[in-house]
Formats: sequence, structure tokens, C-alpha cells
Amino acid sequence: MSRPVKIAPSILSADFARLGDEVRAITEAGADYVHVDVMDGHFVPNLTIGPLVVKALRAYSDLPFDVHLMIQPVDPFVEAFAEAGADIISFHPEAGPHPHRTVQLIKSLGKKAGLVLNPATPVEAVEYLLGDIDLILVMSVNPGFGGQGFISSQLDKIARLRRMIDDSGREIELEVDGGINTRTAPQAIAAGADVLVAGTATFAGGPTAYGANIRTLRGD
Ligand SMILES: O=C(CO)[C@H](O)[C@H](O)COP(=O)(O)O
Ligand SMILES: [Fe+2]
Repeated sequence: MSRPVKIAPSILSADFARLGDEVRAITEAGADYVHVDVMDGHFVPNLTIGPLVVKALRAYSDLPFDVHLMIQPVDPFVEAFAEAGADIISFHPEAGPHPHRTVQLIKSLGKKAGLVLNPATPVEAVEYLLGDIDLILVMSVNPGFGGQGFISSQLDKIARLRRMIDDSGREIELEVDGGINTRTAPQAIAAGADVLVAGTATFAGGPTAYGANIRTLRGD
């Protein structure tokens, strides 16, 4: 039985001068999540957006906001993103000394907690948190920029995590982020992904193309 696949457009590839309209457009085009990449110029070599922008965008979509924090430290900013309207808050274990504490903080605010694995981070980093987290995000590029090429070695990691999640008996979503396109989406799905983040591939061609782009990536 094949699982339904969700598409989470990364608004990093949207037109930032029209961000609200872009979020509305992907919502109307059939996206499942709105993926928000938060970068601090320290944990990753790029700067993007903060909680004020997340809060402003909330008015444009009822979809779950899937907030990918690429910031260090994480804990001092979790409450601000929760209050701004994040539904899923994911962070990198390398960004702080106590990932378990960060997961508990996110959950104490009534939000879903995700752990992000960089391409170099082994699956073992998530093992002790399988009883607590709601989502695992596998980076298939080095975090920091949209438009990079998919790192194929991550397919094996996705498959291993699929087995770990299934063995755990818990409802944990397996999300893949970076370099997803019409060639790599089927590979990630076959390896066991539940959610595909796609920036470049969703926003290519402008608003009239978003619906077809999303359906193609999902394999509809
Ligand atoms: O987290 C990210 C980068 O750090 C982005 O979500 C990711 O790069 C998506 O962009 P694209 O689909 O263009 O690769
Ligand atoms: Fe991301």
C-alpha cells in the first residue's frame, strides 16, 4: 500500500516582495504545508526571516506552518516562533547541547517537534528521541541555500529512518529537504519519505504553474 505524500513548498524560492500572495497561491495550488526556512548567518551562511514575518504570513494560509530553524542557539527563539503561528518546529541537534530539552520545550508550547539531520549527521543522532518527536527532517543538501543538487547518499539514510520509524510504532513523519525535483522526488518517495520540501521545483514558472508543479512532485 502506498502512503500519501505531502508537499511542503519552501518559501525561500518565492518572490519575497510578494510573500503573502505567494503563500496564498501555494495554498490554493494544493500544498500540504508551508515550509519556512529560518537562517541566522551563524549556524548557516545565509540570513532569511524571523518570527515577525511568520506572524504576518499567518493571515495568508490555514495550512500547517512547517518552520525549519537553522539557528544557534535554538531555545531562546522557540516561544517567539510558536506565538507567531508555527505548527511544526524543527531544529538541528548540532545547534544546542540538549536536543531532548529543546523537544520538550517545543511540545510544552503545544507544537509538533522535528529533528533535522544534516547530510553528515548519522541516524543514531535521532534514535534516543524516537519516543518524543513528531517529525524527522533529512537534509539532502547542505543547509543554507535553495537551488542546490540532491545528495544521493541520503537515500540510504531515508530508507534506514523509514525502518526505524516503522519499528518504533509511533506516528513520526519523515520529511526530505533539498534538491527535490521531478527526478529526485520519486527516489525519495521510494526510499520512504512522507513529506517532500520543494522550493525551486514548486515556484518554477510562476503562480500559474504551482498547482501542476505540486501535483507532479506528489506523483498524482
Ligand atoms: O532548508 C533549506 C535549505 O537549507 C530549503 O528548505 C531547501 O534548500 C529547499 O530548497 P530547494 O527545493 O530549492 O532545494
Ligand atoms: Fe528547509
